[in-house]
Amino acid sequence: MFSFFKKKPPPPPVPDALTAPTATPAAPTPPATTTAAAAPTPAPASAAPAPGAVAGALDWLRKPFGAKTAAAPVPVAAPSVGSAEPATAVPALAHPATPPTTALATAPTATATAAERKGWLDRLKAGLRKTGSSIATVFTGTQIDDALYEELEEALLMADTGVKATQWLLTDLKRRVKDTKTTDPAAVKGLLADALTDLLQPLEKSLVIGQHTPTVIMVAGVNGAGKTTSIGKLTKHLAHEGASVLLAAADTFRAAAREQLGVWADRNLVDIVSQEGGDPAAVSFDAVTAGRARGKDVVLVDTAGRLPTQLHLMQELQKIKRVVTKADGTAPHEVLLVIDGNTGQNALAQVRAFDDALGLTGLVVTKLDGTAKGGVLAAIAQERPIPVYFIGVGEKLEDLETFNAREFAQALLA
Ligand SMILES: Nc1nc2c(ncn2[C@@H]2O[C@H](COP(=O)(O)OP(=O)(O)OP(=O)(O)O)[C@@H](O)[C@H]2O)c(=O)[nH]1
Repeated sequence: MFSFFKKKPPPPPVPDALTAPTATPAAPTPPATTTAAAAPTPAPASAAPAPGAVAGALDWLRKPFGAKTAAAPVPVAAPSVGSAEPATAVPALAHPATPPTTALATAPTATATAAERKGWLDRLKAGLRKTGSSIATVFTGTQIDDALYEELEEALLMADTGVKATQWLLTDLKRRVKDTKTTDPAAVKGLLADALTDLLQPLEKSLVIGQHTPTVIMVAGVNGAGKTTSIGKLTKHLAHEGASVLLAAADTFRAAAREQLGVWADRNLVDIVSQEGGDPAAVSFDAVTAGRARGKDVVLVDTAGRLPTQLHLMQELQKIKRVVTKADGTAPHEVLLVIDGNTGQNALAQVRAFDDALGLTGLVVTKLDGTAKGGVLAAIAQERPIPVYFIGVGEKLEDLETFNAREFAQALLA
């Protein structure tokens, strides 16, 4: 399961964040706190499973992160789960607990069973039904004529595919129909699925964990897009795989956001650096520094929701990114934007704006359940082909999955 993790080099010496205020942009008051189950004692039955026992636990994520090699499993850090006692607040970095390392059992394939795969596909199809039904009805006639293409154009635009992607698809489809000498409208649907798959293909890419220790992932998005929920799902996934995760609650203003992230941290027995008030960049700096000191596999930085039009808040995000780089010259390794798939073309505008401000490396598209606007991924592929690492079709853990171009194209036309 963990063959994609590289053997960890010993963590480089890092300054204690509490004694290196010069590198921190603003002295945070009160100090950021880390809550964690820090004692590396054996986990009780009710706690997260021991690393060796998690084989298959994450089959819901069929393609978990970019597999590096099919080499033998390498030792990775055990999750910092030890005690099931309630987490107590301790000053950040005051007790840098180095988690024990342990070798995992032979890595199984990260492929889900056929039943699990079908279950996910069914959920994806159900989620996209509102988008797909209007497109699919175009192909119920008896002739391939201008009326069919006009109807298809309308349906694609209604699905928020956008003008450019719609035109591209229509041109490509007509060429495919001509090349294959297709005369049956029902067969045109299959050709459209092929055209869509080709268009969406550049978005299909895996998130790679393990090239850096820690892999620092910054997560941004507008309010309510699903950032914290997606981070929670990913945390659970990573923790169950045996990765050690540290969460940074860089939304220092909204107590509920910190609490929500804290719940995920408690549930998964992972560390969290959070702070009431103060500078989100300082919290992020402390978290990355702590992540390095403790040899964490992943640091996930949850930022506050903001609109791209709120320039000062966009500048704040840029500052967070800069300061994270001060804490670790190679970080952030990933800058993810979480978008609500239900917002259609607005989501595309968000991708453009956040990419211009931050240089995005990946997307998480949530709420594709029950949306009539699933075509927006085609628009993103056409205009800003940033990899879609995960898509969400519901609020449950298993409703977050990796993106597959063909599956998505087929679900969209189901
Ligand atoms: N239906 C559905 N709901 C989702 C999905 N992902 C997240 N949600 C819900 O969307 C709502 C907002 O999610 P959050 O994770 O709090 O969003 P956020 O981006 O962190 O919000 P802010 O911190 O306010 O910016 C919650 O009710 C989630 O349960 C999804 O894929 N499908």
